[in-house]
Amino acid sequence: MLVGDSLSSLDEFALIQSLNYKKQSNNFHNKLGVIKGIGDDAAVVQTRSGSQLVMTCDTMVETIHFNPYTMLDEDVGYKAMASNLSDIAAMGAIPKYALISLSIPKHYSTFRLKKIYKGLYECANYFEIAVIGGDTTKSPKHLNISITLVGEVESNQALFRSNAKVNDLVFTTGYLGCSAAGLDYLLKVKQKQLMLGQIPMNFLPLVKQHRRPTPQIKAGRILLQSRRCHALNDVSDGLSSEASEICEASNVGFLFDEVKLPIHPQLREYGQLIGKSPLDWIMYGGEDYQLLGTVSKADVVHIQNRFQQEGIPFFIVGEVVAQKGVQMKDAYGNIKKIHKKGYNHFN
Ligand SMILES: Nc1ncnc2c1ncn2[C@@H]1O[C@H](COP(=O)(O)OP(=O)(O)O)[C@@H](O)[C@H]1O
Ligand SMILES: Cc1ncc(C[n+]2csc(CCOP(=O)(O)OP(=O)(O)O)c2C)c(N)n1
Ligand SMILES: [Mg+2]
Ligand SMILES: [Mg+2]
Ligand SMILES: [Mg+2]
Repeated sequence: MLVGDSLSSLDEFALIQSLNYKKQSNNFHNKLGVIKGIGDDAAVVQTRSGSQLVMTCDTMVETIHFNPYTMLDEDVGYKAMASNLSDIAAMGAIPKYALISLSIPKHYSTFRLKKIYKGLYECANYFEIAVIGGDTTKSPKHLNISITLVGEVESNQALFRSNAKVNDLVFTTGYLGCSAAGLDYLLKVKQKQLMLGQIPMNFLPLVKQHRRPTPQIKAGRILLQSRRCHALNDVSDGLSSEASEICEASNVGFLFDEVKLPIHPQLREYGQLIGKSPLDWIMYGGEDYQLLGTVSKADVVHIQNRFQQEGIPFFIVGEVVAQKGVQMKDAYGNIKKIHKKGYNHFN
């Protein structure tokens, strides 16, 4: 990076890399028991007990992650917690403790902040997370909420992005694209603090997926306990981006099968209504917080059965191939390259 480079010329992931690359030695990290550092959904470190700690943080910034047209105050707190939980789920770990950092602009009332915290605790209590601290400051203009989550995982069992193997099957734990379509709807309606009761029934699943995504903690645990999942990631930036991350970390490629990608009926209907392909939202939308992973063909039936027993969806959507990058096979068998495009903070 050159002095004076503007942020808009940089990719978010290249920026993280350039700020941190070669700043600390491997020996130093090894001494401190770092099992996984920068580059996965969460970091994993060794403790003296038999288990390992898993740590992650994610931030929500007003205007970037939410605004008065897209979210109710309660939803902001809920989603801040849920999006962090999702990164713990993507490691197959058990979330435990949370620290909340809040930066508040002058115009926010305590009434609104209490609503944000109501949603936050709703999510924390459901998933049995202890809120144990945080930090509070004022902010010049917009609300900023950042959560650090700490969890626990059985030693050396955490699921990384880096272990996908050629010939594995690629799966997701639910529908994708709904959150982005819900966001599109809310931004078009453009009504401040729109209540669920004011939203037509057929758009409700899309809006709910945007405002209150369910972190896939249970799915992550099933996958870890099966000991048969090779690679795992959560879908915050869109399927294309998250698939590329697994491919890059594992040095493999993905071949998605378009006819196998599940399309939520309401996503299809909304796409038809506004003349947009559901595939765009699925590949490039983001914020679905489903899990995307790989498992060997021999083990897939076992895992499918476990998901069925727990009533959690499990969709096989493609396979891992030797050719690098992400590709899509359409209904006619034509294969095209999918570019790593999705939500990126700086371009
Ligand atoms: N400012 C930063 N300094 C150091 N590491 C960072 C920074 N921002 C992100 N990371 C790390 O980079 C990796 C990718 O981050 P991110 O894309 O936000 O992951 P995710 O989409 O799973 O939340 C993670 O391992 C994260 O901990
Ligand atoms: C008002 C508004 N505009 C756009 C978006 C879309 N959006 C914002 S951030 C984001 C990606 C996920 O957030 P990020 O901070 O990248 O989380 P991470 O990948 O670190 O989990 C998306 C799709 C939104 N949620 N709200
Ligand atoms: Mg993630
Ligand atoms: Mg993140
Ligand atoms: Mg992101």
